[in-house]
Amino acid sequence: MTNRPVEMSDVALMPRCSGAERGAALPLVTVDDLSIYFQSRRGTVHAVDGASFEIGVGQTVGLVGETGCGKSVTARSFLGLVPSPPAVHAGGRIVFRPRQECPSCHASDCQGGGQAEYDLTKLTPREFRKVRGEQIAMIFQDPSLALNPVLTIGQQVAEVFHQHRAEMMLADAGLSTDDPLLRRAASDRSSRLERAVLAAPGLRRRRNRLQKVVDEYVAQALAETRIANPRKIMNSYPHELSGGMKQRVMIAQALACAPDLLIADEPTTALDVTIQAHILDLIHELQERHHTAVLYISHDLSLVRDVCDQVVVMYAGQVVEQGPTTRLFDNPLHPYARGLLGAVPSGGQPRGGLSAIEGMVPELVNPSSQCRFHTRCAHASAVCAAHTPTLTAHDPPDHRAACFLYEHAETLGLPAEDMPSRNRSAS
Ligand SMILES: Nc1ncnc2c1ncn2[C@@H]1O[C@H](COP(=O)(O)OP(=O)(O)OP(=O)(O)O)[C@@H](O)[C@H]1O
Ligand code: NI
Repeated sequence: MTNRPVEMSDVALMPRCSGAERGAALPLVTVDDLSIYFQSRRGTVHAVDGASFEIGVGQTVGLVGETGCGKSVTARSFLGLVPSPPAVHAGGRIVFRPRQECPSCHASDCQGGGQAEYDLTKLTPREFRKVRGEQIAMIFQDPSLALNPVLTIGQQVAEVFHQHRAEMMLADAGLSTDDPLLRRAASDRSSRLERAVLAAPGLRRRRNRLQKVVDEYVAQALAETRIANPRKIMNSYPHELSGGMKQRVMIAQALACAPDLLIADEPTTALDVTIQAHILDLIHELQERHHTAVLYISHDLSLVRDVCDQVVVMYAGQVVEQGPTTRLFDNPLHPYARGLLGAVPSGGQPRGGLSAIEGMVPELVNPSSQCRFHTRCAHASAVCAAHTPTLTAHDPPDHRAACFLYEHAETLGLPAEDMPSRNRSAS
């Protein structure tokens, strides 16, 4: 990449608030030509290969595509959760622009707060710890794997507050960071002040005051997810809770610090249908309250159609189309997206509906330069087997597709007879 890496400290302040600058001009996230490869004995697996898409502030974006097309690897790379090795960041950026409160009007959607941006592919593990939970949070398909079986729910939810709200909790407990007794406890343990107070053998009154505040924060976070008896749940262990309840705990933990982005990787697949609906409503409600953007990974296309503002379609490690949900479902451009989305009824799409397109997903090992879909495409022509199409904006400009059907031979400098024809019908 020619762009220099963006550092966390790299804050370019924009003009001060004039009250008229509401509405972020730039997306919350710009995934730009991202490539993540895995080294394997068979060769290099191009799990994500030049993927580009955007997530607007507060937007719900659905990420769809057949199994193995790179959805989870893309999403996990937002939080540095792709194990490396074997993964290699082979190129591209994930530019993240967290919301900042405007010092004049205190609104986080006002550009007077300035625009920090940094490249998530460049963060160190320490920097990721600051981002995780505070600015970007993730919930997974199986909450049992994400929760620690030997800690109470309260201890686990408290963790995110210890990490990101330590000073606020000390202040709420009426404790001063200048208190010499607290300072001594902290330096004895060489740990953070707030944790040190909770672990100190003396300081009983201070510790109790602080513990009460921590419990209040946790109870409040659990109550937000409409858990009826948060104080009781706090003292439970994960195995004592149902799947739906565990998913609520995970949502409480994820949204406790009102992050700018929630990544939900098949968040309801493991739950039964009625609980699924409750969980989706809950995510939606909390999202509206905190203006959180959500990246939804799902195989359930009717769900995506119902809850998402934008849809990103991936195929074999690449983004083949992105656009507003209604437009994408009504008028998909890419032949793969047409096969995938064109046949989705408005209600009740059975799961596993992605297998309707004939043919095999191509190998992701050492792929050559060509349209990955060309072997399955009714429109494929010579150019599709020889060149990789780029994601290009179509009318309206926020609808992008990567397909030679919508390109002109002259602009590409290619022979017209090699180009695909729109007249050939897709079977
Ligand atoms: N740790 C790993 N080592 C090697 N290859 C991996 C690893 N993780 C993922 N891959 C490969 O990367 C590709 C993309 O995987 P990914 O999990 O992102 O797919 P997905 O779109 O999320 O699929 P699904 O819908 O089944 O969850 C797959 O070919 C997978 O085999
Ligand atoms: Ni996945």
